[in-house]
This record gives sequence, structure tokens and C-alpha cells, in this order.
Amino acid sequence: MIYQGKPNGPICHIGSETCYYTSVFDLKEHQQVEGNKLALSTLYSLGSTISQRKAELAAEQNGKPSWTKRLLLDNMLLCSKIREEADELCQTLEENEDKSRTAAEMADVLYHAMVLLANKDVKIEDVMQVLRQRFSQSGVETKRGRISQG
Ligand SMILES: N=c1c2ncn([C@@H]3O[C@H](COP(=O)(O)OP(=O)(O)OP(=O)(O)O)[C@@H](O)[C@H]3O)c2ncn1[C@@H]1O[C@H](COP(=O)(O)O)[C@@H](O)[C@H]1O
Repeated sequence: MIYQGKPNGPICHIGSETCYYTSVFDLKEHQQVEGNKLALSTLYSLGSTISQRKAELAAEQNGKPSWTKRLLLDNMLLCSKIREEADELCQTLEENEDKSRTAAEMADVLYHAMVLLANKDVKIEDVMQVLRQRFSQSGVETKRGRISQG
């Protein structure tokens, strides 16, 4: 059986992964949507692992050694790692390192910053919401608003 998900959307065989796209544009759009989903679910999975480590600490379970737990127990170590990783990310720009180094350093920044979020009980959804609210404003306007608020 064949169905079409939405007007001009991909034509798919039910029960199979095979989809035919009516245009290269549709295929690209589909790949973009799938890529976005994967990126979000990666952040959620990481957030969930970090929350699990936090729950283990609260339950005083002596599980496996965990870097996340060490960070959650030591604010100075966590903050020094965030600063160190942010600096290493900047170095990839200043020293013209390749893209894979930048991605790896950004992964370190994200992970360590997400541990700080867990420590502060701030959800990643709250961060996303702040970012969404800024969609309609330019960065320059946002900065001007902050300065006028003192
Ligand atoms: N994403 C990460 C992650 N990124 C970095 N790190 C650790 O952070 C530590 C410091 O990273 P660095 O890059 O600074 O390593 P370094 O040894 O200082 O090396 P240099 O940068 O100085 O060369 C290392 O021990 C890394 O392993 C991470 N540790 C954990 N995670 C995630 O958290 C999950 C839970 O980890 P545990 O809490 O350790 O079980 C893992 O499964 C991962 O998904």
C-alpha cells in the first residue's frame, strides 16, 4: 500500500522505510527535520543521564565511578571545567583548528554546562524557551534592553 503523508510530502510504502520524494527540496526538508529531532533527543538523553547521576547521589547509592557525580559534588571543579572548556573552544577559532576540534570542544562545553543546569535544577526546556523568546529580537536590541534595565 502507498500513502502520501501530507500534500506534496513524501510518498511512502506502509510498513517499509522506502519513501519517494516529489522533489529534492522535500527530501532535504525531511532530512533537516530528522536531523533536528536527533539533535534534540541527544540533548534530552544526555540531560536524562545527568539527572540519573544526580538521583543516585541523592539516594546515596555507591554506583560506578562517575565524572558527572564528581562535578555535581564540587562546584569549584565544575565551574573551572566550564571555564576551561569555553577557553579551549575559543582556542579552536583563534588557532584555526579544524571543525572536528571545534565540535569536540563544544560538546565538552555543552556537557559541563548541562551538569551545572542539573545542579541548579534548571531544565533544558527553560533554556530553549529563553532562546525561542529571543527569535523575534535581534541580539543588538536584546543587549540595548538589558543595558536600559540597568
Ligand atoms: N559527555 C560527557 C563528557 N564529556 C567530557 N567528559 C569528561 O570530562 C572530563 C574532562 O574532560 P576533558 O576534555 O577536559 O579531559 P581531560 O582529561 O582534562 O583532557 P584535556 O582536555 O586536558 O586534554 C573527562 O573525564 C571526560 O571523560 C564527559 N563525561 C561524561 N559525559 C556524558 O555523561 C555520561 C555519564 O558519565 P559518567 O558520569 O562519567 O558516568 C556519559 O555516558 C556521557 O554521555
